[in-house]
Amino acid sequence: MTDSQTANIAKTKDTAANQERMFKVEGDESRERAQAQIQLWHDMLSFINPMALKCAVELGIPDIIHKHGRPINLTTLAAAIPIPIDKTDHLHRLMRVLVHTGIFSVIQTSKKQPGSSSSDDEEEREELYALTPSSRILVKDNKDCQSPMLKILDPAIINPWLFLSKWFKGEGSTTSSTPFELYHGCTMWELTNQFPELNFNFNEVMACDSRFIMRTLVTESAPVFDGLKSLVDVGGGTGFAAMSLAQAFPNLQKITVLDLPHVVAGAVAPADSPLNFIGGDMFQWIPPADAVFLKWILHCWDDKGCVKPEPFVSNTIHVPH
Ligand SMILES: C[S@@+](CC[C@H](N)C(=O)[O-])C[C@H]1O[C@@H](n2cnc3c(N)ncnc32)[C@H](O)[C@@H]1O
Repeated sequence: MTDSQTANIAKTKDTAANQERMFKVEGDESRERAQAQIQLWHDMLSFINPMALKCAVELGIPDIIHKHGRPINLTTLAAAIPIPIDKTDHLHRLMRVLVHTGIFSVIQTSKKQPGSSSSDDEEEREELYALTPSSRILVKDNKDCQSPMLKILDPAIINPWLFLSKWFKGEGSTTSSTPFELYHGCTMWELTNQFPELNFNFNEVMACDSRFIMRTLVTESAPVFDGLKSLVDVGGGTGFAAMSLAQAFPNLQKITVLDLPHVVAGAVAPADSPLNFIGGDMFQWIPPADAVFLKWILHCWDDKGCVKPEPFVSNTIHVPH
């Protein structure tokens, strides 16, 4: 081999190595670009997940699968809701989203009848939808049923999120301490006061959360309530948490639920229970008691800054959200 041939081979090898390096870098860059776009699409379109979940609950899908008693196919599900037949394909898409997020699971089965001679596997397969632990707690028969929680996905609550950047930039009224106030021109509690349905739904969401969490709280945190004779549940809504405390701790002879007048307006304390309701503003006055119970109240305290329950009582039981 001549010197020039050797040099040519070396040059070719270098070029090949360079090309390989170049393609690798380009490959990595393409992968990174694709990953970046996937991340953006994922974040941008994630709003579909809660909307799909709300839709499934409104269509009663968890209850239908539960009543069916076994995994259900698409046609049976569509007929049970019921929806127009031409929407069945769209229901399939909805179920795909919800299987992806883990709300339902899917089981692939063969439709083939014993002795069938068909060889077309595609046609013979069908998907059956089943409940998962997350959708089991959406079933109305479940005493922990969380379906009412989906009422939180109300336009009144969702729309202010679209004004987040405007709020950051200080647009709108200078008194808008939250994007909610920028959008509505009033606080959440002023709005629930104006719209009874929103008030009802919000209180139901809260009661639903209490139904779930209080069972754990009264068993796991029982020692906290030892020796208390009275307690005030500040911002206690319609009294569901307070009622759970009354049932679990007979030592509590007086439980006061303090909330805004329009929230406690329809609340009635069950006869022979230690409960009583007071309509008022927690930032003005808190009824005296051995302990203050605060569940999901953090923002109320933070918004007003310096208001603390300590001047009123020595014990504060704070259940953060
Ligand atoms: C997030 S909810 C929590 C409800 C309840 N503690 C629970 O966890 O189910 C906040 C509650 O605080 C009440 N609230 C807001 N501002 C209040 C105020 N200034 N005085 C009394 N209650 C207030 C609301 O009406 C609402 O019921």
